[in-house]
Amino acid sequence: MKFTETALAGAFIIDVDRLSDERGFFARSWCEDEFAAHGIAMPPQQANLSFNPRRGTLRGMHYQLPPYEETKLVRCTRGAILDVIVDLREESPTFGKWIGVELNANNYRMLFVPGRFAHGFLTLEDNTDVCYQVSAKYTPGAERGLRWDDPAIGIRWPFQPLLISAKDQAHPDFQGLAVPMVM
Ligand SMILES: Cc1cn([C@H]2C[C@H](O)[C@@H](COP(=O)(O)OP(=O)(O)O[C@H]3O[C@@H](C)C(=O)[C@@H](O)[C@H]3O)O2)c(=O)[nH]c1=O
Repeated sequence: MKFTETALAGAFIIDVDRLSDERGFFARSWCEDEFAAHGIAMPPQQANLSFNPRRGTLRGMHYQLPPYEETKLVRCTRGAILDVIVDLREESPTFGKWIGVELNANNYRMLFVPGRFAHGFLTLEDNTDVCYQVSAKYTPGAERGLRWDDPAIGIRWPFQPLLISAKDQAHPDFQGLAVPMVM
């Protein structure tokens, strides 16, 4: 796998190495040793599948508070998404900054999301499937959200989302709220 660290330290774009033959290709999409070599310890606790029939569906921006913070390894197996993360680590020089990466069924690209980052995505096509591994168990009491259009963060979505859950529309303003390492 090829790991490219993004402008947000600890967040990686990961491209698979294709071993091709007449049948197609084989590629690893996760490997404990290769991830460890990039300082990523990510024992998956859960794997999630998100089906989105409509282009313009936005889910996010989600995170869990310590000690239930989650790292995520995200990919899109059908259709396409703009996957977006926001650095909420209080000690980070890029605190409050965001990046967006297109993940689609053709590029086989993955995004590794560190803990204490808010995460969300916008579907760019109808019938989009997103698959992601998560390092911690879903803990509803520790769940938090950041509003997708919070001006303090200023995420530049490529177009106006068409479908967002009531829960995601009701997330509070960011208000400079950092997530500490330990709560
Ligand atoms: C995330 C999650 C939800 N649920 C339930 C709660 C609810 O009834 C239903 C839908 O939940 P949500 O509306 O939170 O689903 P969704 O908006 O798709 O939430 C996901 O969004 C993306 C962007 C992420 O980063 C994920 O970590 C997760 O937060 O599924 C679980 O049972 N386990 C889980 O791990």
